[in-house]
Amino acid sequence: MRRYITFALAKGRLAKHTLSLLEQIGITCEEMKDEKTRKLIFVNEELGYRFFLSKATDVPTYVEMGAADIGVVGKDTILEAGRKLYEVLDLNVGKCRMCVAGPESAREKLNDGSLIRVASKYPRIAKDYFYNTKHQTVEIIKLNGSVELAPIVGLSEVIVDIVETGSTLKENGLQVLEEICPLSARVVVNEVSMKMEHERITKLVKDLKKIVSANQE
Ligand SMILES: Nc1ncnc2c1ncn2[C@@H]1O[C@H](COP(=O)(O)OP(=O)(O)OP(=O)(O)O)[C@@H](O)[C@H]1O
Ligand SMILES: O=P(O)(O)OC[C@H]1O[C@H](OP(=O)(O)OP(=O)(O)O)[C@H](O)[C@@H]1O
Repeated sequence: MRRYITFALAKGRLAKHTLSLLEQIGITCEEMKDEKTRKLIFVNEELGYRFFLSKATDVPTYVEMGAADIGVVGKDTILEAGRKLYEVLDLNVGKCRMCVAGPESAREKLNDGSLIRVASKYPRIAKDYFYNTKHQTVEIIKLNGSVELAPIVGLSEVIVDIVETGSTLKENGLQVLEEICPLSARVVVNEVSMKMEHERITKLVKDLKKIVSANQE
């Protein structure tokens, strides 16, 4: 019996982009597009694929542990998870930037050696940036969302967060102070699956790569 290739896809912002890219290479799952469904896992018997949509932050876990062979998730989530995965393709969708942001008044403190507080949903990325790139000691405060509030209410001097259009920062009187890295959705593969299902997975990645290049033209 042929083994299913299992996909862990991030729900939320990336789901539509991901399903559309998969559809463009002939991998469809009609049932999954039904926004009202409460079903969590979907099978395409004909193609030998299984799909599930999980919380974005759980995708690296499913893939590293082998519960899924392939995952699609943002680079931010991959960096924050710190899991052992093969990152095989940049899908060039869900593009945004990881930035240090805050009020203009925090700019000086960022570079004058003050011990600043940094609030973030991404403590690992924040720590790596300040400690390993900037060689600066900071206090990191983990938050779970609406991070822009932190400097406004005095919880921190700056934040490390995702910036896409910049509207959230602007509407809250904050700005980008430093850019950490560009972000986009990536395809990740379980290390064992890459060996066991090499042919099917490389073919799929190759097909996706062609679509990504064509979409860029
Ligand atoms: N404006 C944006 N804000 C946040 N993420 C964005 C944005 N634009 C693109 N992305 C990408 O989309 C991914 C998924 O974002 P989404 O908001 O759906 O998930 P999440 O923030 O992990 O979930 P939750 O809001 O439930 O914590 C992010 O990890 C990031 O790579
Ligand atoms: O630059 P923009 O286009 O304004 O997008 C960036 C904002 O969107 C994300 O928040 P999200 O909507 O995921 O809410 P959360 O912070 O509560 O998770 C992110 O954390 C920023 O706040």
